[in-house]
Amino acid sequence: MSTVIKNGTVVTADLTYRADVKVEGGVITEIGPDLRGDKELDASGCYVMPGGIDPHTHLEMPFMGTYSTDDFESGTRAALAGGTTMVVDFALPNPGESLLDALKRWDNKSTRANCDYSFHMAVTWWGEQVFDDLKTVIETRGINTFKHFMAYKGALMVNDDELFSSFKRLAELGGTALVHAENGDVVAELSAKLLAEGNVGPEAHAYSRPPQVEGEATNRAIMIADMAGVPLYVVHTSCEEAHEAIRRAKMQGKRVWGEPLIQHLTLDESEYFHHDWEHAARRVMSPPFRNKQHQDSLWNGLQSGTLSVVATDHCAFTTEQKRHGVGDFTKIPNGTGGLEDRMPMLWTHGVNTGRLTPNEFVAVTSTNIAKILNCYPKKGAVLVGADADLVVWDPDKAKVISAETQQSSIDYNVFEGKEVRGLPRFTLTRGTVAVHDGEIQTQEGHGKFVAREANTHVNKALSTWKELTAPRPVERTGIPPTGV
Ligand SMILES: NC(=O)NCCC(=O)O
Ligand SMILES: [Zn+2]
Ligand SMILES: [Zn+2]
Repeated sequence: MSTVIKNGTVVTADLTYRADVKVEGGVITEIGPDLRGDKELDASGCYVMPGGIDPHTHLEMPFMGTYSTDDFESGTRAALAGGTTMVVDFALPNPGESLLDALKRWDNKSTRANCDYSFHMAVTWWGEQVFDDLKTVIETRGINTFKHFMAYKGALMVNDDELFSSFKRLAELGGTALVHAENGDVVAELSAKLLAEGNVGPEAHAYSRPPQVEGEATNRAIMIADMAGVPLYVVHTSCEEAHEAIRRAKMQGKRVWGEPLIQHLTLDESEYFHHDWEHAARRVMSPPFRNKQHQDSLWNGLQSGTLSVVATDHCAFTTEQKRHGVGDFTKIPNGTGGLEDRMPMLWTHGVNTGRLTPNEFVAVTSTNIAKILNCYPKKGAVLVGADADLVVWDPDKAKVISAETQQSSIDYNVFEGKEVRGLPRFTLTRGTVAVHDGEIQTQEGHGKFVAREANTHVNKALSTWKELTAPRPVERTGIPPTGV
């Protein structure tokens, strides 16, 4: 059965044009004028864009003594409701656990996904097993991106020697290194001092993670990645100090990307000073929300291209879970939601304000990350042969964000009360309509794993350059005989 999206304007990362889009067997089969199909979807007044890709989610993640509440079912339902058609979640090995055993747990959880998904893995410890597993995972499991936590001391954090070992291994296998860049040693010490001084509320979470801890770690990761010869993707870039390090690296020709979150772009640190403890605790995440100057820096980065992708880091905990941290801010589970709101919030605060063009919106919500992850043009494109992961975007459709009407399973929304203009009329996942004018028609288990091969062009370019510029002994004449 074929479906035709009629009367819309196709918007991709580089083109805007009027055309109908025909879909059959889950892929785009034709793009052009006056197409006919068994079923027709009216896109009058709408943009037909690649569905969003959120490269940073934590669904049903074991963390800080609990599990994040949105799982692959509710999380991907929320994603589709907001125009996102693919998520990339982090499979986390426990200390000492093999990567392959950790992956089995994520394979089991993800069978409930409503939209397509892929995995990054985290390197949470280092040893011969991880050295060997990386090869197996990259060569046989379709995963080429590996996150390293430079924070969460005593839990997920890895040290510089582990970082360097892992980065070197990824460089030779054609992987990409990801970092959560905060100096975990400094955060631990600042946290202990704040607690000892009686600073126990959620605002102390922000005090314990100033921009310097992020700027320092981002710069350190960039330098270590450069020495290892691996491409680097910095997740949840939240401040000017980190952006500055990324900007400088890019100007020097290093292969580095930065990923701001929609939360950091649109919410600020005043949330932590709210008189209501629950309001503030619900917004505790790492890095914390920053001030307006940092927000401006992130927007400037998206406009100039020094920052590449907007994600959510969707890691949703209920108010009840947040209450674990009453009397000790270090026990508040770190994380916020955003999957349903990323695209409407970015359109409202980016496109409607003139900070981004619709094409730039597509680039930072979908196409750029599809290229970085090496799944373009299967994803992130409106091209014949590409997966029909599409959003028919109505720029005039508006709503007020509310936990009452959201898909996420938690009991609040950090964007509560914000008005958005720009919402999906239809969201299609591999050609199947999952959302029609706010009505949810998702199918649990419809989502498929997206395998991503290693050794992209970026890795090849980097290793070619590294090889050309590697240290070599100087060929000399006139060397005196030894022992003289
Ligand atoms: N970001 C956050 O606070 N929670 C999720 C885990 C992580 O990405 O650090
Ligand atoms: Zn992180
Ligand atoms: Zn995260």
